[in-house]
Amino acid sequence: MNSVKTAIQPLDREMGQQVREYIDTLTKPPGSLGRLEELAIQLAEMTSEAFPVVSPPGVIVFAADHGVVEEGVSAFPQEVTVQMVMNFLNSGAAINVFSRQIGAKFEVVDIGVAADIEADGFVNRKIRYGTNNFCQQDAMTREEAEEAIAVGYERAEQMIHQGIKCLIVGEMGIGNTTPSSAIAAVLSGKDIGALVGRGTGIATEKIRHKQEVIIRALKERNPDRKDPIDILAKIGGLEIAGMTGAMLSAARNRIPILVDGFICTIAALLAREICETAADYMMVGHRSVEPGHEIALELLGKKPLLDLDLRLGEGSGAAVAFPILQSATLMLKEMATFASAGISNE
Ligand SMILES: Cc1cc2ncn([C@H]3O[C@H](COP(=O)(O)O)[C@@H](O)[C@H]3O)c2cc1C
Ligand SMILES: O=C(O)c1cccnc1
Repeated sequence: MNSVKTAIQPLDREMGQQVREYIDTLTKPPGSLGRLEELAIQLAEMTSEAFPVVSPPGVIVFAADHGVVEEGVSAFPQEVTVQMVMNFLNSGAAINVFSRQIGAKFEVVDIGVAADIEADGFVNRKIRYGTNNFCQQDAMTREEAEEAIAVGYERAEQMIHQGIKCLIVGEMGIGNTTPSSAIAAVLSGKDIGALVGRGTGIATEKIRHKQEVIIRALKERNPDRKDPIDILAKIGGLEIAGMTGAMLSAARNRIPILVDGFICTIAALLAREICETAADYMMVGHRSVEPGHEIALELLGKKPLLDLDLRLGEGSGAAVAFPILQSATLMLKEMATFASAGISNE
């Protein structure tokens, strides 16, 4: 982990400045393409390319289960996790549709599903059959949390070697808004009441119960705010750790990361806890309905590209936002300059 820390380079501000000046020579009033201009500059700073590209993107979905579901914190039963993995493999999930739409390389990783998966076409890196119920004991050991980060790191390395130019990570894990809310509470110090949402759609009276489960777990587990591995081991999830590792790999390789919703943003915050510079390589695709997302976004200090009332996860919101990054790069590459088009600019 320490080698990752030192290997993540700061942004190339000089390239950013060069691209900023170039954008002002394009045939439009200065600043008129708003955040597309900012995105183009950020992508140039991340990649050190005057004309950055983001295609093809890569989508990695990490799937795992959560012992805490036995407390009744989700609207859906645990077996939906493995059933959705089958759906991913049959290309029927939302993230399959949007990945196809954007021409993404796509991969599903079993990093901790609570059942054996009888199928081909997925990456089997199961660390254990779901986490423990963290109301009763630590979700996993420190070693397992570190292994999950390493699995995520390795999967992203693999995709990056295959040539992806932008990383999207997604998750599938019934119950995972509960550990995500617990982690958000630890990292932000905010009240549970402000953080907990409906997840898959629990009823209002169940939200109160979900809050109580998290309050109880935080009291029992008492994770160390300053130690992201301790947080993951005590109240985390295997897919959350996998996403964290994948984002660290992308940052190390100077590959832009398009962050998805609430759960993904929690993984992003943990990546930043491990290495602060990692966050320089992140942009956020959308604002999720889940109330904790707003708090997580504030902590990360990033403004989402879209606000479409999504509350799905899987990487879906990031995939939907991806064409905006493409627009930013094409603006740079294909627009005429005042000089080349012979247009007066004074
Ligand atoms: C069919 C189905 C597909 C999903 N795809 C993502 N999630 C999302 O919902 C779950 C989190 O919500 P909670 O904490 O309330 O269980 C995660 O699996 C997340 O990826 C899904 C949920 C369902 C039911
Ligand atoms: O924003 C998310 O990532 C999210 C919200 C609700 C359920 N699953 C995921």
